[in-house]
Amino acid sequence: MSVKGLVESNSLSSIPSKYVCPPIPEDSVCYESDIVIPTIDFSKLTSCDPRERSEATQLLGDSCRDWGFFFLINHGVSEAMMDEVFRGCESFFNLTEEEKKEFEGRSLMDPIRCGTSFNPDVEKSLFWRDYLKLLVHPRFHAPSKPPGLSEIIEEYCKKSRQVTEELLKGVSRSLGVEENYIHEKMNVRLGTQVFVVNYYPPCPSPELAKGLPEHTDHGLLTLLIQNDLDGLQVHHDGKWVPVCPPPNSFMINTGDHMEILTNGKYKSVVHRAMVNNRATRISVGTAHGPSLDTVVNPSSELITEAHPPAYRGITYKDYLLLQQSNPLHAKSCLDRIRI
Ligand SMILES: O=C(O)CCC(=O)C(=O)O
Ligand SMILES: [Fe+2]
Repeated sequence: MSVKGLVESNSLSSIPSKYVCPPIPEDSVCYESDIVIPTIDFSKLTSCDPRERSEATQLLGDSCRDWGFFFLINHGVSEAMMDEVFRGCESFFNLTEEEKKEFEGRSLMDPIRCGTSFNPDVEKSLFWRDYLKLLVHPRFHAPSKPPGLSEIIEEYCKKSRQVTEELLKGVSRSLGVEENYIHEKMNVRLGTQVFVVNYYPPCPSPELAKGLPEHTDHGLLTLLIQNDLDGLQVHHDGKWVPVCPPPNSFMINTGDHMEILTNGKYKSVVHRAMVNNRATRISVGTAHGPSLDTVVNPSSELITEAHPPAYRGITYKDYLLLQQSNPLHAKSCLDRIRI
């Protein structure tokens, strides 16, 4: 059953035991709220002024190296469009359970899948999260209901792809290689884009449950937005940092394939989603990766005697299957291909 269905069918005063996540002992001590997450100005990254552009590129590289996470402002995607995406996605989750069944999908690579938790077949405790996951590039897929949703998502995905393509040029420049380096090596033109909606209903015991456990994302970069409710935390310097994004910004994290490609220079950031007892939190992520058949290897430009290849090459598709068929936990998937 979906978490939404559970919340609506009961007047819950506590959560069912299968949603209780075992507490992690070292967890309680290391929250920090006064650390400043880097903010990158997209208009400077793409500016005609070489100095402005080079400063923004440097900051992008530093953020990928030191954080694997940053905010992006002045990116040109309007707040109105983001609001439309949230409204549209909310109306998808408001379809009846019967209507949503049509979009459950049967296998991990089905291009349209909705469900609950991450992978209930392999999880010890369930996460307080329902989701809709779509493969939106190179071929676009979206549910046929509710009317109009598919068009909104398609438009948004196109915009987020444009932003990502510029960011990847910036990342290439920050690595000291030609700006189309990642585009060419990762076949970005035919790249994989996955659109994910995370739907976290209000939870009566938010301290016991998790929306998503600590994990890293597959792919090169993930662009994330949320409906005004915070809940994301990123792991930085051994501490959990609560994320409070500036208005109309993207929250952006580096994924495992950025770490593999850069041979560990830019690390994928470990993050998790907490839940609250006030209102439904919705986050929408677009994960951008290489084409499914690309074998991702550490880039030869970043291999030296001091830094030999640290990961085995594996196709993006096989990596996706590996991640989706196992419990989501920290860097467990990346660890499987570490040399
Ligand atoms: O809901 C969030 O803030 C995080 C979502 C997330 O990490 C994911 O979809 O991979
Ligand atoms: Fe994530």
